[in-house]
Amino acid sequence: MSSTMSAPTFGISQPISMDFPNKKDLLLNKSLTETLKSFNCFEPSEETSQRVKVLNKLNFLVKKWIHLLTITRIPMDVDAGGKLIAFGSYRLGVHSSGSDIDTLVLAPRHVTRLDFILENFTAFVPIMTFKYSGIDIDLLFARLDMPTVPDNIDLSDDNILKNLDPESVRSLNGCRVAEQLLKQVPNQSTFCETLRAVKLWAKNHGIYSNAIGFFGGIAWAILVARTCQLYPNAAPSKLIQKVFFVFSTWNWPSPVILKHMENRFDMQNLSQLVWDPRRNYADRLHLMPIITPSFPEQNSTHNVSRSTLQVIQNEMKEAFKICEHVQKGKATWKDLLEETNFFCKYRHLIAVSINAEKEKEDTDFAGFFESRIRQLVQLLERNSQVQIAQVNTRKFKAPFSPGKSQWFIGLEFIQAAKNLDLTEEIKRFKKIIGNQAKEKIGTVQIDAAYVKKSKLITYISAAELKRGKFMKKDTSPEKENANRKRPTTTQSGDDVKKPRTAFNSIGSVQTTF
Ligand SMILES: Nc1ncnc2c1ncn2[C@@H]1O[C@H](COP(=O)(O)OP(=O)(O)OP(=O)(O)O)[C@@H](O)[C@H]1O
Ligand SMILES: [Mg+2]
Repeated sequence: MSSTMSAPTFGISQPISMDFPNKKDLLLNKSLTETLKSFNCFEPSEETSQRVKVLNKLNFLVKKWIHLLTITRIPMDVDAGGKLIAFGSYRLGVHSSGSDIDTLVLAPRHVTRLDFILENFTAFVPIMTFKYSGIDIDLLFARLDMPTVPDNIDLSDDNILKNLDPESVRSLNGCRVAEQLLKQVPNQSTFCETLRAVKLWAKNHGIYSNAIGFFGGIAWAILVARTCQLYPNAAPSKLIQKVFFVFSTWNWPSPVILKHMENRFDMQNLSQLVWDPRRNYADRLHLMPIITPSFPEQNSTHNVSRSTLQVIQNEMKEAFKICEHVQKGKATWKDLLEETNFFCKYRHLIAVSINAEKEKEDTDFAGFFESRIRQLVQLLERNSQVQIAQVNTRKFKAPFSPGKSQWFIGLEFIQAAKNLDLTEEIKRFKKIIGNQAKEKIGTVQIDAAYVKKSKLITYISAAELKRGKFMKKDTSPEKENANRKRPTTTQSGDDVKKPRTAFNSIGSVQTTF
């Protein structure tokens, strides 16, 4: 007890354990690193040096661009500086091969967003995406209220946000969050390695996507960072298990917070953006709040729904069990991290497709739709007979129609489900999205159809159908029997009791919408 009493504070509480890794932890850690390598989690060194080169070059171009604008606008000979900085997973050191780099241009007062847009008139959205020497770049812009932007600028100082336009505040936020995250963790390298493993696991289990209502990169990073604070000396092999332990038993919707929030009475307009369920009604509805660590602190998971909450929790519980087996030598890290099969979990599915009536090359139909498909999930969830509606985060190209993208939603019904008819929900979704599409990207055709599992093969290839490991309830043989008796809220569809009536009702009466 006395050691806990004297323990330092990391984040908003004292740690749970200050234990250092033992021999077994270190051995398991070695095998974890090997397994991550086998999944190509680390990019080849040539790609890393290419990224560094590209960032240096772009930084040079930004400075040059700002310099050219400065000499036309300011009569005196000033070095207005300016710079390009990276944030997101690249800044955290957890990007993998082929992933893009999130970057931000920091410009002095006399260079405006309009300059930025005009120089790059293809960009009608705040984020500009392009490929430079083979590297995908997302570029944001922030105009600071300073005459010059020095190279050693401290972005973690909140005062930097004063007098900025809201877009610049938002753009700066990503960088400020990354800086704070790295400051809040007791050991950056264990944080990075654990986060790499957790991201790989989440992607391979179909629960990595902010747009679809799961967690995105930043939310997973905060969960891992909080775990690192609670177990400051633990090795990644231990931390990964603790991530699943802490957050599968977390008392949601209690928020996950990395540091105390401070009031900024001098920045009222920005203080209003701070996540605060006492003040903002919308914040009270958040089911799994994971709060960013820099002012204005915001929830990074506002898209989470009843279904995604259940799916994430189930996945974490399963992952925790597998980690326990790994500790006991009964399972391997590969068992934890490998890709799982989505379709084995559900007997009832809806196929949703979007097809552009006219091919427009520069329109991101898939991106448009991806950020809206959770609206269908929300509509389905309002039906009290639907227990889970899970979107497969993988989208598919329709085999004979290249302009067509399709998504699948797995459905699980409550046990007593009867005469289920989802026609209304689907109709409303098609109407809402059709109208939004008309406004934003042009006319599209949206189709949604109930698909029997046996008919999936007419939608996607056999290879896709079989892709990934078919999930069992538990990896230990002794648990297999016990699992058969468990009720319907589990992951595998095969031994779940089927609501026959619902199945027949949708399957035979209402097959297309
Ligand atoms: N929902 C969100 N809430 C708050 N900040 C966000 C959110 N989504 C993105 N951001 C900010 O933008 C940054 C880049 O977002 P992105 O989705 O690329 O995540 P990432 O951490 O780079 O992971 P990935 O490896 O998937 O690219 C995040 O690190 C975060 O700072
Ligand atoms: Mg990113």
